[in-house]
Amino acid sequence: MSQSATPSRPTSVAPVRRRGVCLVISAPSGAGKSTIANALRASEPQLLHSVSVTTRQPRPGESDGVHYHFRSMDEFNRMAETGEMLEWATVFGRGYGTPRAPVEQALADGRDMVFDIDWQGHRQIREALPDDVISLFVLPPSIEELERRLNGRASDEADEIARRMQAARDEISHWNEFDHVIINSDLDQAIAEARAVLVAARLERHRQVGLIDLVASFGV
Ligand SMILES: Nc1ncnc2c1ncn2[C@@H]1O[C@H](COP(=O)(O)OP(=O)(O)OP(=O)(O)O)[C@@H](O)[C@H]1O
Ligand SMILES: Nc1nc2c(ncn2[C@@H]2O[C@H](COP(=O)(O)O)[C@@H](O)[C@H]2O)c(=O)[nH]1
Repeated sequence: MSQSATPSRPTSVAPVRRRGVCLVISAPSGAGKSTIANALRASEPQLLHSVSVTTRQPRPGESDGVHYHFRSMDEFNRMAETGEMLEWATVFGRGYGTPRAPVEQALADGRDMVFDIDWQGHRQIREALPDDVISLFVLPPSIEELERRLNGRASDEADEIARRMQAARDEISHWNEFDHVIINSDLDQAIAEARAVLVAARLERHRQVGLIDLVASFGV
């Protein structure tokens, strides 16, 4: 029998399913990460948003289960102890965390998810899901502009804005732990750059899956 008679692909090899990509966006409060994340989701309704748990009070216009899962400190601690959160941290004196189950479901279904979390959460998620995370840090154009945006958003009292400005330099000091860094000066450009990061991560995922499928077809 000639060697070329070997079938090119064993029929028993099922194509590898592409897992979802986790896009983690972090920034000092007010730099614009929620605005960028919302714009990405508005243009791609199939993109999932990780709805965090928080012990802070809802702002006007925020609803439970949509913007956050608003929970008591006792409930938050229970979730942390039972492993229901993939990561959690104290931010500005309050508890914030990522529910584990929706992330695992999204990844298994091949759905991409955006996370709007701080640097502590990024570290933990990267450790938990090293092959699934692509991360983006958003810098404001200046510290003065950051304060202007926090004041302009008019969602927090003056003492809360002061607390967030106080923490901004600490958050920014972690900028080089991220895969990509963008400056949110012009919003449209920042959104386009964030989209490019997500597209590149997806292409890499497709390439890996394609390679795994191709190698499997060689019977290796
Ligand atoms: N490029 C930009 N130019 C001017 N204003 C902007 C820009 N990007 C965002 N903003 C505005 O800055 C304010 C803060 O943005 P946003 O709420 O998205 O910040 P954030 O980083 O998600 O903050 P937090 O961590 O507190 O949730 C909002 O009022 C938003 O409209
Ligand atoms: N580690 C985590 N940090 C989170 C999470 N959800 C939000 N955040 C961070 O909290 C601050 C404040 O948010 P705000 O809605 O009160 O303005 C923000 O900068 C986020 O980075 C989370 O699940 N885990």
